[in-house]
Amino acid sequence: MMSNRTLIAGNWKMNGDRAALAELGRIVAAQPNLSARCDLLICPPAILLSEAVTIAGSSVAIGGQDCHADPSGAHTGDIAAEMLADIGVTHVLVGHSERRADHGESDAVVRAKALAAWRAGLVAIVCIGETEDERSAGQTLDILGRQLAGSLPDGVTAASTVVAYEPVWAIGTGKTATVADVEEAHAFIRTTLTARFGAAIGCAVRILYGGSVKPSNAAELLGVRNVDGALVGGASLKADDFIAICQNAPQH
Ligand SMILES: O=C(CO)COP(=O)(O)O
Repeated sequence: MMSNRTLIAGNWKMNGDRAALAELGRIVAAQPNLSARCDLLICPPAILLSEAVTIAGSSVAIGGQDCHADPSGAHTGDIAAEMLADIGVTHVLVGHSERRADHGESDAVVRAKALAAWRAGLVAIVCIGETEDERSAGQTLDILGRQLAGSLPDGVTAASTVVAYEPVWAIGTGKTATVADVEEAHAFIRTTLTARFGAAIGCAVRILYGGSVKPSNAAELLGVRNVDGALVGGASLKADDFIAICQNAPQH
């Protein structure tokens, strides 16, 4: 089977100020040496997106961390996918576990946001993952199946959609899933995508792993079957760490 091109995505979450954009500048400078290995994406806080797009040019893609489902309207504090596209943003995370937990986003809301991303011409990075309690109860694959069914709209293509598997208990905890856990979850996601969208699309949609990815574990995690890249939180805040993760992407 042909492997998909690796995508290494950084999610800065609610971290970083204008000075932190210097880290993005360093990633941009390193990109020519990384382009044989992977595509690069950085998702800074919304307030930095415009400047980030300018700094990134065509070498690093810039993504939002969330969008509203509607194209405009009375939604104080929210940002439409169209607004992201308008300033040159090309990707958006939807359904991150922190959005699901902090803002009560259901699968139906996440699905509406993915549709909004497509409507605006953005790539939707749809995030799923089980909690520690769900894993302990042996419900991991049930939860992933339910999230995939509810969060992914019909009409997924490899160009429009990326799936990110982020076990909630591995986010920001330093705990990473074992290779066997990651392999099992990614194989399940692949099978689910293939069953619903057909083999060609199901195999071509990139599936990222996220949860305490760092330079020291990147090679192992990125080497797992059906792992097409990483969604990196804490380690994406420092250019050196992010670049080191990219250097561990397998060269296909
Ligand atoms: O949630 C994540 C990325 O979206 C992962 O965060 P950490 O890499 O900090 O665990």
